[in-house]
Amino acid sequence: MVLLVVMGVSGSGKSTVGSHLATKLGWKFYDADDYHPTENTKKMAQGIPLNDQDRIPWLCKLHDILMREESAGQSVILACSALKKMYRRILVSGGDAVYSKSNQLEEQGDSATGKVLFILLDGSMELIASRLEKRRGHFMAPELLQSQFDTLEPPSAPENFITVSLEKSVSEIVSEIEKSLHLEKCFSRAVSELNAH
Ligand SMILES: Nc1ncnc2c1ncn2[C@@H]1O[C@H](COP(=O)(O)OP(=O)(O)OP(=O)(O)O)[C@@H](O)[C@H]1O
Ligand SMILES: O=C(O)[C@H](O)[C@@H](O)[C@H](O)[C@H](O)CO
Repeated sequence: MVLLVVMGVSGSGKSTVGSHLATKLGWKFYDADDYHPTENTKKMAQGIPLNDQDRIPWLCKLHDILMREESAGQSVILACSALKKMYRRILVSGGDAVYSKSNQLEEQGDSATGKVLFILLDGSMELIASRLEKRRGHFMAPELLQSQFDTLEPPSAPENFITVSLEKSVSEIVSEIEKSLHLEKCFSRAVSELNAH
């Protein structure tokens, strides 16, 4: 069972890549956009960036979804911006992570830390802006892209993550993620076998 979070700034391709990957793997897909309260979508549509107070209840709801799927033994893919380290800790460990020191959960070896794999879709603001210009019918104001990059804290050790360039086709990105998942699975199996002896 795997819990994947496809993360990145607005327009990086989280919904597109996440849904294609879920279809290819036959896993459930959740789009975090569907769980923003109206107040959040209204703010973003007006070009007002969200703040921690706007995002924390939303992230707690998404954590509950991940834990529900984990309890059901169901692999799942969540498309979610997850811009800050604190936000990713909330997705992994729930609301208590708001009050934990920066690496406390990782230092304690929080059991859920290893269960969630973050996949950062990484690329230039120019390319993402060009894609947002072409996107139609989405509530997110394209002018918010700068604030997204200003807020982004890219994942780093000891977080469980991989980085994939968004400057490829959707199918190439999906294939690259599948290969990484396969390698991760082989590695985990090898470690379990070593530990068993
Ligand atoms: N690899 C890609 N190549 C070309 N176009 C892409 C790629 N990935 C996404 N797109 C296009 O870029 C736009 C943004 O993609 P998408 O809506 O999936 O991003 P997002 O990160 O989910 O954005 P938001 O967080 O605002 O919902 C869409 O029009 C999508 O069709
Ligand atoms: O954390 C945030 O600021 C939001 O989640 C954005 O990153 C998303 O792109 C928004 O949901 C639009 O889809």
